[in-house]
Amino acid sequence: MSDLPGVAITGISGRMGQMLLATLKASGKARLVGAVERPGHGWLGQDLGEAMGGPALGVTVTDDPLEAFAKAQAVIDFTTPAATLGFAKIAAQARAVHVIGATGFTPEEIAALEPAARHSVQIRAGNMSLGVNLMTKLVKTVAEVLGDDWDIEVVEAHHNRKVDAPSGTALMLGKAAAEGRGVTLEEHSESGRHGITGARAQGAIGFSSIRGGDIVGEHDVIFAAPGERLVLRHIATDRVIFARGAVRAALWGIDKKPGQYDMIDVLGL
Ligand SMILES: NC(=O)C1=CN([C@@H]2O[C@H](COP(=O)(O)OP(=O)(O)OC[C@H]3O[C@@H](n4cnc5c(N)ncnc54)[C@H](OP(=O)(O)O)[C@@H]3O)[C@@H](O)[C@H]2O)C=CC1
Ligand SMILES: O=C(O)C1=N[C@H](C(=O)O)C[C@H](O)C1
Repeated sequence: MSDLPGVAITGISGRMGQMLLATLKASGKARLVGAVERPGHGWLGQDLGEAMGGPALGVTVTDDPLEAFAKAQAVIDFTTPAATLGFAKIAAQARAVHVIGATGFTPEEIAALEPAARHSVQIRAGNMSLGVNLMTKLVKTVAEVLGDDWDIEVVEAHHNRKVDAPSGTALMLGKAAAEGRGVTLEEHSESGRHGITGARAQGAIGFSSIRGGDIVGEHDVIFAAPGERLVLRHIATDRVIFARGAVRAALWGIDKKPGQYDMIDVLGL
């Protein structure tokens, strides 16, 4: 029996679930002890490896998160906001670190996560990559330096299966820009322009979303002023960057006090 920390993964059959499984194994720093899928999923009750068409892994896919989380020191969860709200309570019950990668939360859903974090370490970020988290620091600094005669536009592109917009990353970047300017994103965000919109409001932080093909994730923050533009860009070409961040967060969280954290905390940026 290995003494590596035990990790459970929710949404195990999903794009990120599968990437997390491979990344966890490659890390050699933790072992899979639980695999969760939604009720009715075809893999339930099967050994995970066999369900995937390969050799047995010794972990049975379950729709009972408590059964999976009770064996784990950390849970990595890239599912949906609705599923994550339920998992947060169960991770708190199991006293397991809860790494939350899902995006598309409403402000009310984000507030509803907080009670669980009184009993568990909760680490949530709309993007777990080093590059994007560093970019949020750069965006904040640039927005601080430039006045609001520099228009800020966040442009993001993702694959055609993505269900939320603007992306979680775009919102992180917009929030960083708003913080740099000393304003709130809620009061200055502008998205979904169509038709006779009128001129752009001074100080607005605009969002545009592109969806197509297999784009992993691309984000530009454009600072535009008369006569010049400054563009900060991140391009993800492989989902492994998100999975590596999530595994790092899970291990980082194990000896931390209950509370809410993000990837800036994990990466020490
Ligand atoms: N923070 C970050 O760095 C990143 C965040 N993301 C976010 O992660 C989320 C998932 O992305 P992705 O992997 O591409 O999406 P997928 O749709 O490929 O995967 C989601 C998985 O969760 C499963 N699921 C849904 N509801 C439940 C439930 N109640 N219990 C257990 N499993 C459930 C789905 O099952 P089924 O398909 O059968 O419904 C599916 O297997 C998105 O919100 C995305 O924006 C993605 C990449 C990076
Ligand atoms: O759904 C995705 O794929 C991604 N989602 C995250 C987001 O909403 O920003 C992170 C990454 O860009 C991929």
